[in-house]
Amino acid sequence: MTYTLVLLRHGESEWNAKNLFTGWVDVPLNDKGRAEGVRAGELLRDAGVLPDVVHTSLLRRAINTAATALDGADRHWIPVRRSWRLNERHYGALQGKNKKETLDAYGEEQFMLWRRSFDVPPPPLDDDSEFSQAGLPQYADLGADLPRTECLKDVIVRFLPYWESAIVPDLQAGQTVLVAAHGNSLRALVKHLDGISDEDIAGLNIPTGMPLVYELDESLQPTVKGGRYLDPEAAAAAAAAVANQGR
Ligand SMILES: O=C(O)[C@@H](CO)OP(=O)(O)O
Repeated sequence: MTYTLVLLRHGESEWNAKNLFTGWVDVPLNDKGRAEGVRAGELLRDAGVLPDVVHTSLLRRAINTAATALDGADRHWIPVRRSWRLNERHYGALQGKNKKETLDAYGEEQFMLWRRSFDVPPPPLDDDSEFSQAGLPQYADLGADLPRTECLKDVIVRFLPYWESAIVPDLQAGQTVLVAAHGNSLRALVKHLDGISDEDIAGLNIPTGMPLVYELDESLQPTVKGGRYLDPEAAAAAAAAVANQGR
């Protein structure tokens, strides 16, 4: 008995294309991102990997990628659950800043510490910033717990309770689960599933719009480490492009 889990990072957003740090800013997909959602649905359909339930973040780029992909796979009707715990890493004061300009201003070491270190968050974002989420109704329940910045370690801490309480029970009920989320929230999950060290996770990048399928055994260990991308060549090229952002 194995469980099937499909991870899908949203398609390209308007800010991915502009090379801006995004985090919790709720930017839309662009045309390429919408096309990536369509392609993801075709890949799922052609592989016969048909989700029974979808979990998404509260951000429209993940919500709309999931809807497009599921539409293409004729699974538009399945139950949906959403949680802020699947949101992208809050990028703090870097939200809205250009990645190349940040690299040029602060240098490679600081840039990579903020971008890919395990436990160094960027400076916090002021609540009066135009890129703040303070006061938004979708986060009202968080109260003072609303993040103002996060490192990957923080994302793991807020992601894992949702994994345990909402996603694992669906898997254990025998459902094929689609998780539509973000580069860094999915890095948190992959780190957990594959047992990747705090150092090595820096080298892992998740491409936009590429379904990644994990078969998990009864103790929720991947039968194949790293899972399998339904289009491995395209996924490898796209992951390399993510790694090179800012350059
Ligand atoms: O800007 C962001 O929110 C993320 C994902 O797009 O960027 P990065 O890959 O640099 O962590």
